[in-house]
Amino acid sequence: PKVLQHGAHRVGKRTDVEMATWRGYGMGQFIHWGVYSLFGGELNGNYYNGAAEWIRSWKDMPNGVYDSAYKQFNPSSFDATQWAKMAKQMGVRYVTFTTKHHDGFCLWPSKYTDYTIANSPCKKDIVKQVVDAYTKEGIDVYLYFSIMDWHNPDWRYDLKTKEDSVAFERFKLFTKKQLTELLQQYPQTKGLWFDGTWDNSWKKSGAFTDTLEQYLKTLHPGLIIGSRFRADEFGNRHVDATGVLMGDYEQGWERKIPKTYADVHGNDWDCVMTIPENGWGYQKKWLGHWKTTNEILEMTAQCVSLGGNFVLNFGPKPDGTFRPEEVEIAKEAGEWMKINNAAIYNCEYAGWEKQDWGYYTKKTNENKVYMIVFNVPVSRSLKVKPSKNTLVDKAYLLTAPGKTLSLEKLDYDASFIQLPSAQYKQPFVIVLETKEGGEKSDEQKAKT
Ligand SMILES: C[C@@H]1N[C@@H](C(=O)NCc2ccccc2)[C@H](O)[C@@H]1O
Repeated sequence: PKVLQHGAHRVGKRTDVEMATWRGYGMGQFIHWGVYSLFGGELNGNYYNGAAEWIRSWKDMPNGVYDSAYKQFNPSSFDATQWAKMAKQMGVRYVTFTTKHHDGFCLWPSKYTDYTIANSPCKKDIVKQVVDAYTKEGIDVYLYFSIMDWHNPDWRYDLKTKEDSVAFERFKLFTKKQLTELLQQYPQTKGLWFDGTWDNSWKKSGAFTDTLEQYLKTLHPGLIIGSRFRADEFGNRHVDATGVLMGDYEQGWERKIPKTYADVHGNDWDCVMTIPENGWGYQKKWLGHWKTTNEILEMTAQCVSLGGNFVLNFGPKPDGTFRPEEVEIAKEAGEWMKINNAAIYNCEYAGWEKQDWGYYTKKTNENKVYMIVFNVPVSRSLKVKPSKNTLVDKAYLLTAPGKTLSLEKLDYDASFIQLPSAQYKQPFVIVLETKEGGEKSDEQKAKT
C-alpha cells in the first residue's frame, strides 16, 4: 500500500522520560468548569437529561439565554489553592482542566475572542490560577481544549460548500492561535487533552491536524497529546489507515474501562470517568447511581493493572466550590491512597493470570508484584499463579512487611496464600517479591 502522508509518525509507545512519567501516574483528576456550571443541568425547573455541560444544545434552551449567561459567571468562592490541596490529598498525580469546552467560553483571557473570562464579572485568569496552584502542589497539569466551538460563527460540522471551507480556514487559524496562546501563557502545561473532534469538518482536515500537532510539539517539546486529536488523510481517527495509533496514548476510554489487556493493543492509555453515571459539568441533581469510593478505587486498580491511568472527574459549582459528595470521595480515596499508593504509582501490567480476588500490578523496573484485593473468598485462600519463569520469593501485607505470609503450593505453577482470619472491610494490598525461575516462557526458551 502507498505510504500515508498524514498517518501516525511513530509505531509503539513513546520512550522518552516525559511519557514514562505520564505512564506511571496511576490516578488523575479531570475538572470540568465553565458557564454550563451556572445551569447545573436545570432550566426553569426542568432537568436536561443529557450531560450538563451540553445544556446549550438543549432544545428548551432559548438562543441567547446561554450565550449571555457568562455575564453572571462570578465564582465568589473560587480558590485554586484549595482545589490543588484537595487533589493532593486525594493522591492524584495529574489534572486535566477545561480551558474551553464545546460552548466556546474561554477560562483564560484569550486575545482571539471576546467570549472569555476577561469579559465576565470574574475577570481572573482561571487557567493561570489552576496551572500555578496545581504545579505548586507537585501535580502535573494538562489542558483540555474542545476543537468544536459552538460560539464561533466559523465553526462547521461539515464542509459542503465553498463558503464552509472559507469559514473553516478562518476557524483552523483561530484554533492554532488559541493553542499557541495556551502553550505560551502556561508553559508548565505537560500536555493537551483534545475533545470535540468527531465531526466531518475535522475528519476532512487530516493534513492540517498533522501539521498542527507537529507545530505544537515543536513549540513545546515533550508535549503529550492523545489519539482523539488527529485524523489521517482518509478521515480515520485514533488509528490510521495502516492500523497504527495516531497520538501518544489511546484516548477513547471515556466512561468505559478495557476488559482485558488485549483491548489496549499495547498502547499507553487512560480512562476518564464521571462520578455520576454521566455528566461532566456541575449538576444540581445527580440522577441515578453515583460511584462509591470503593468502586472508584476498584476502577483505579483495574486501569493500572491493565497498564493505564484512571482519571476521575469533578464538576465544581458556579461559586467555585465542590459538591459534598465529591469532597468526601476525594478524602476517602486519599486515605486509601496514602497507605496503598505503592501498588498504584509507577506500576504496570504484570501479565499474570487474573484471579477473582482482585488485580495485579507490577512495579516498573522492580521484581515486585502487588495484589490489590477487593474480594476475599470465604476460604480466605487467595490463588496466585505467577507468569512463566517467575517465582514468588516472599509475600507480605503492604501494611505488615515484617510478617511473611505462607504460600501453600497447589501444583507446579500456582499457590494459595492463606489470609489470617480478620474482618476485611477495605481493599488491601499484598506484596509479592519475585525472582526468576520455574518453567521458562516460550520467548525465554527461544533465547537460549
Ligand atoms: C470528556 C467528555 N467528552 C465530552 C463529550 O462530548 N463526549 C461525548 C463523546 C463520548 C465518547 C466519544 C466521543 C464523544 C464531554 O462533554 C466531556 O467533556
